[in-house]
Amino acid sequence: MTEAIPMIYKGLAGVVVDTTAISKVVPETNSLTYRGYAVQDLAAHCSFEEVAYLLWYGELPTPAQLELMCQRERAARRADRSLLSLLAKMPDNCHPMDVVRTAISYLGAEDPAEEDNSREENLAKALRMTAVLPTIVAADFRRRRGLDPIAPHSHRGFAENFLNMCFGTVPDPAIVRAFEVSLILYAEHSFNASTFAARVVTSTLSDIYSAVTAAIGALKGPLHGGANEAVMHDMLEIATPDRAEEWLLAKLAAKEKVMGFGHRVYKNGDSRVPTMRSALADVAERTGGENWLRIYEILEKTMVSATGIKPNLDFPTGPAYYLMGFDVEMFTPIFVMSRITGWTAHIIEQGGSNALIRPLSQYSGVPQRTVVA
Ligand SMILES: CC(=O)SCCNC(=O)CCNC(=O)[C@H](O)C(C)(C)COP(=O)(O)OP(=O)(O)OC[C@H]1O[C@@H](n2cnc3c(N)ncnc32)[C@H](O)[C@@H]1OP(=O)(O)O
Ligand SMILES: O=C([O-])CC(=O)C(=O)O
Repeated sequence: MTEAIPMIYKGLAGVVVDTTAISKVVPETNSLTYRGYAVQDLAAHCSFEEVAYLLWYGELPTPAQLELMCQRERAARRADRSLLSLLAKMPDNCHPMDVVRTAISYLGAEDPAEEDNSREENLAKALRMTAVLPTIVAADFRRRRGLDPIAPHSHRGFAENFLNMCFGTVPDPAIVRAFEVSLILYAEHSFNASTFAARVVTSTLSDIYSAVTAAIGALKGPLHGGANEAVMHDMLEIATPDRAEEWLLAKLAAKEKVMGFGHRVYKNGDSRVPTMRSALADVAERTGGENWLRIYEILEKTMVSATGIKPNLDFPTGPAYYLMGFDVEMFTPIFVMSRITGWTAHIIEQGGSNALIRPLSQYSGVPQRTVVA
C-alpha cells in the first residue's frame, strides 16, 4: 500500500496556528490593529508606554494606571553591575544583537523567580526587561564608540531617556516623536517569525527569558528584523540618487532579494509604511537627509514598477535611524526594545491557553536500512 502524502505548508505559509486577541493584520484592507485600535491612531495619539500597557493588559491605561506603570518602568531602568561587567566582556566585534540576546539570557539566569510562569510574575518580568533593555542597548552603542555609559534618567519618558543615554542630549522634539512612532509601529505584528519562536518556546512550559532569547535570535535574521540594517547598508552602497535605479535593476537581474521590500502577509503594501515614511520625512527635513529620501523614492518607484512589490516597515526605519545618528548595527536592537512588548504579550497569551507546538514533517531521506556491523 502506498503512503498518502500529506499537504506540506512550507514556511507555514497560509496556516492559521492559533487565535490571538493581541493584534489583527488585515492585508486586504491594509490595516493593523493592536487590541482593536488602529496602529495609525496609536502612533498619532499615544506614548510608547501607553501602547506597551495596551498590549500587556488589553486596554489603554487610565492616567493613574499609566502613572503607576511608568513609575515601575523608570525604577527598573538601571542595569546592575554584574550585568554591565558581563556585557563589557563581550567581544568588540560581535553584533549588538548578540549583546542583547546574552543580556536577556543573563537576566533570566540571575532571577530567582525565573521558573515562575504565573501571569502576574510574567507581567512584572516583561516590564523589567522592557525597562532595562534601552540601558543595555545605549551602553553598548557608546562602548563601541569608546564612550562611557550614561545612567538612565528617572524623569524622562521611555524614548527621550533612551536617546539621551545614547547621545548625551535630548534631540529636537520632532526627532524624539519620530523615534517614538517607530517604536509604536514596531511593537507588535501577530504571528511573525520571532513572536512565533517565542510562542514555541513558551509552549514547552519554558520561562519568559528563554522565550525572549529565542525571539531575539529569530528577529536578527535579514528576512525579518535584520532587514532594517540591510536596507541602510544598501543605501550606503548606493550613496547617491543617480545610482539608485541602476543598482536596483541589477539586483533584480541577479535574482537577489531587495531588502526592505515584500512581506509574507501584506501583498499590497505594509499598513505601517505611510506613517513611518512621514516620520522619516520629518527627520530628513531636520537633519539634512534629503539624499536618503531621494534614494528611498527612486528605489520604491523602480521596485514597484519592475515587480509590483512594495516596501515593508524596515524600509523607512533604516534611513530614519541612520539620520537620527545611530550606527547601523544598532537598528535591530532598537527593534527588540519595542517588539519585546509584543513578544511578552504573546508569551502570556500562549501560557494562558497552552498547547505544545509540534508540527509534523514528511520524511524524505533514504528508506529504512540495516546497520552492517
Ligand atoms: C519587520 C519585518 O520582518 S518585514 C520583512 C523584512 N524582510 C525583508 O525586507 C527581506 C526581503 N523580503 C523578503 O525576503 C520577502 O519578501 C519576505 C521573506 C519578507 C516574505 O517572503 P515570502 O512571503 O516567503 O515570499 P517569497 O520570498 O517566496 O517571495 C515571493 C516572490 O516575490 C519575490 N520577492 C519577495 N520579496 C522580494 C524582495 N524583497 N526582493 C525581490 N524579490 C522579492 C520572491 O523572489 C518570489 O519570487 P518568485 O515567486 O519568482 O520566486
Ligand atoms: O509579520 C511579519 O512577518 C514581519 C513583520 O512585519 C513584523 O514582524 O513586524
